[in-house]
Amino acid sequence: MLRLAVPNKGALSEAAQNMLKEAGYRPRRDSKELVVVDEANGCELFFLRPRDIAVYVGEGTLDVGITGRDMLVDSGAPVEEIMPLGFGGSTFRLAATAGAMTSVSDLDGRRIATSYAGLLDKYLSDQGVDARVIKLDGAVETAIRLGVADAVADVVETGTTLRNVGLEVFGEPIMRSEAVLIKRQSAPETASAEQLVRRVKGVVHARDFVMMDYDIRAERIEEAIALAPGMEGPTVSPLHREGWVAVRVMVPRKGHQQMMDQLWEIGARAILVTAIYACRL
Ligand SMILES: Nc1ncnc2c1ncn2[C@@H]1O[C@H](COP(=O)(O)OP(=O)(O)OP(=O)(O)O)[C@@H](O)[C@H]1O
Ligand SMILES: O=P(O)(O)OC[C@H]1O[C@H](OP(=O)(O)OP(=O)(O)O)[C@H](O)[C@@H]1O
Ligand SMILES: [Mg+2]
Repeated sequence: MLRLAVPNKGALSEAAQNMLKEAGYRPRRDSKELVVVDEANGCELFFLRPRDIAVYVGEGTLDVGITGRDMLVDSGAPVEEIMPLGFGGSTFRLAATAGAMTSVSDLDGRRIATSYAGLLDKYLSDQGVDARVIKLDGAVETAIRLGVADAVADVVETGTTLRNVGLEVFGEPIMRSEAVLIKRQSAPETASAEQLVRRVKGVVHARDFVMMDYDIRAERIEEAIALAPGMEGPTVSPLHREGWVAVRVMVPRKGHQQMMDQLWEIGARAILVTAIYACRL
């Protein structure tokens, strides 16, 4: 049985469960269910804290897991990214009281609160900055106000949490993170893990692409294909109407409206866009 780790709480939990459900895996009935045996797919799903997932996968007790890239790096566990999943996007950044600090070098000799000590230590040593790291469990933004730290290093998405306590980011982002599928470094490939990866890729592609159908005069087809080349080239079928063809092609969801405009400009008509429910490319 394939053993899969899924975040049981927090920012990634719901989106990760939705993705696995779309990929055909059995969802859990309620949030208290910590292990789900999915007989039909030869898979066991373990619901764990995202921070612990890299540790389990690194130890080899679980085969594959979903966690944040920042947590993967922070753990220092011997795991590697199989693929990004397109949700849970955030940056990991330094922040301090508005106007107090402008660059990383301002941190020399100061205290920085974070729940990502592994990630921050590595960054500080790469930057050659000698600062004291104060490890906290969460809500680190409050540490400055309470006099425990001079700066914080934390996850920033919208920036609302920082603004609410009068903090401002400074320096370049330490890293860009999103949810990722992980496995143990140099773990042998297994058929069941490969099947999971194919299914999850199918969900990511179905979200990232749309299906576009249009009709166009046969002599403009090369121009149209140059605009929308598709995965392995579009399907071109003859139309009953003399001199016209029907074209079907997968295009990125992002920018599909501009692509419709461009196709219209070169004479395409009856341009239809439909969502892809599932795919295996
Ligand atoms: N507001 C957010 N937007 C996007 N991603 C986020 C956000 N907060 C956290 N994350 C990401 O989600 C992952 C897990 O973080 P999460 O906050 O869920 O765990 P935690 O801090 O250990 O748990 P909790 O916040 O429930 O105590 C991390 O990779 C993090 O980058
Ligand atoms: O930029 P924002 O959109 O405000 O999001 C970032 C906040 O979200 C997370 O907090 P979480 O709710 O996970 O609490 P925690 O700090 O206790 O982990 C993170 O730690 C930041 O505090
Ligand atoms: Mg959190």
